[in-house]
Amino acid sequence: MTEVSRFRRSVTEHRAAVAELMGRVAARSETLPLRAALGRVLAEDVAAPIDLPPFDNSQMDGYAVRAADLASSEAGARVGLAVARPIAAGTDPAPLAPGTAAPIMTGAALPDGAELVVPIEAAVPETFPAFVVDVGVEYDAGSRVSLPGIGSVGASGAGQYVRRAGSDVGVGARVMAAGERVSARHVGLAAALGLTELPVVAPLRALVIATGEEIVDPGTAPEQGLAPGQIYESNSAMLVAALAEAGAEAVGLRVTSDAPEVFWAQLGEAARRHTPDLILTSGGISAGAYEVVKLALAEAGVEFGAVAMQPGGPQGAGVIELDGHGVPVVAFPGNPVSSYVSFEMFVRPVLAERFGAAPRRRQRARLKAETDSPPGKLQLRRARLTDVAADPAELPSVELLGGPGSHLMYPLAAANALVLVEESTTHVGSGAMVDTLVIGE
Ligand SMILES: Nc1nc2c(c(=O)[nH]1)N[C@H]1C(S)=C(S)[C@@H](COP(=O)(O)OP(=O)(O)OC[C@H]3O[C@@H](n4cnc5c(N)ncnc54)[C@H](O)[C@@H]3O)O[C@H]1N2
Ligand code: MOO
Repeated sequence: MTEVSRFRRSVTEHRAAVAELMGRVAARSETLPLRAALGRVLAEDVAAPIDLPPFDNSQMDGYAVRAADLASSEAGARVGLAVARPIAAGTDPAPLAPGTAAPIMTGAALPDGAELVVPIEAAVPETFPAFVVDVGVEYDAGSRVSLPGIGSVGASGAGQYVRRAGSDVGVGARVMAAGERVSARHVGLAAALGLTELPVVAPLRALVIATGEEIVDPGTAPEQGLAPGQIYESNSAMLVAALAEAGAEAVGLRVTSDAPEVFWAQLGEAARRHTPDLILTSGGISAGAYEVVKLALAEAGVEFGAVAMQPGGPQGAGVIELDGHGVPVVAFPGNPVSSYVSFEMFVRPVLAERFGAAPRRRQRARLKAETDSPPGKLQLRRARLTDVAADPAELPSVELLGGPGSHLMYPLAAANALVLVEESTTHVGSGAMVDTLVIGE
């Protein structure tokens, strides 16, 4: 049997090793309809295919006029103009004849020749003629309106209440950058530009393998329940969900035997079906007699060892050849909390860095009660951050949930943070400031 290599690494070193392995996975992009792109990360910059606004248009309901027609008056004087045919939003207006004022609605295209808009409130009369507002009333060429001259209150000059073509975004301008997360606001801008789809980072595909002959799938033989010595399989459900929360596509596989040849056969079949970019395993890597993951994968070049972290000490990582492709494998310990925190510490950071997951936030907080921590290991304790106090300068406080045991799942589910106690720290006093990783609401 091949000698199993045994590394000893810090959390930072193992995270770097996992990131390097995953560096071989090319990030792909896909083009999705706007609604489906919501929440995803842009794979490329997006350029404006048109000007926004696409044409000069009115910002007010009022009259479109030529500046020269309002400029000839003395300062403060009003000017009388003939009322032209009205311009509704969505129509292509005829040029504006000199000496006329065209009733124009907000968003309607400015006619050629018009240089400013006078809002209806500044006109006399202060309402549009009947042929503008009442359906079926004929245009009256004799209708006139009095408007304020330029320089007086109500008319400042050319450009007033005109929204110029391209004044928001010019055609060809970069409007969204690769790496931005698509929000409702991005969807709004894309739609305004006439785009129907956006290029986003494609999800990483992962295969999650649960091992151990003691585990049975929930829902299996529900009438008999668990036989003595059995437990329900929870790691693959949890890790598939953790991957999904991080935007990856994952499928679970339960390897049903502790025999390495069965492990390889079931892994090979699942890998052909799902062509994973990444394989995560749980269990079977510590010092016991039936460590199937270690037995099978060490032969294939995956390295196993210890990371200075609790829970999650035993770890493995490497690349295996599957149908001529090198596929990264990250092997987590079987204890459920160990598996979960391993995902948060080693895989989620790479998913955030390269595959569109939202990055986790670190938060300093005041520890509510004292605790001890093993020397030489980064300890991760399940905890709840309380709401920030009314005073915004005040930091949140954090309460530990349950003990450090890696089988304690209830406090993991109830937690919204992991308290990180440094390797060099063996005791943290009540009220001390600690680092936390925010993992939930
Ligand atoms: N002599 C030593 N024993 C152990 C060591 C050690 O250093 N020396 N390390 C301990 C630590 S720390 C951990 S963590 C575990 C890791 O063990 P494995 O990765 O080999 O995991 P298993 O033995 O297969 O399982 C551990 C535990 O978790 C349960 N489990 C496993 N898979 C699942 C699953 N899919 N769903 C739910 N629960 C699962 C399993 O029943 C065990 O209780 O080793 C320690 N031992
Ligand atoms: O490292 Mo194990 O993960 O403590 O239980």
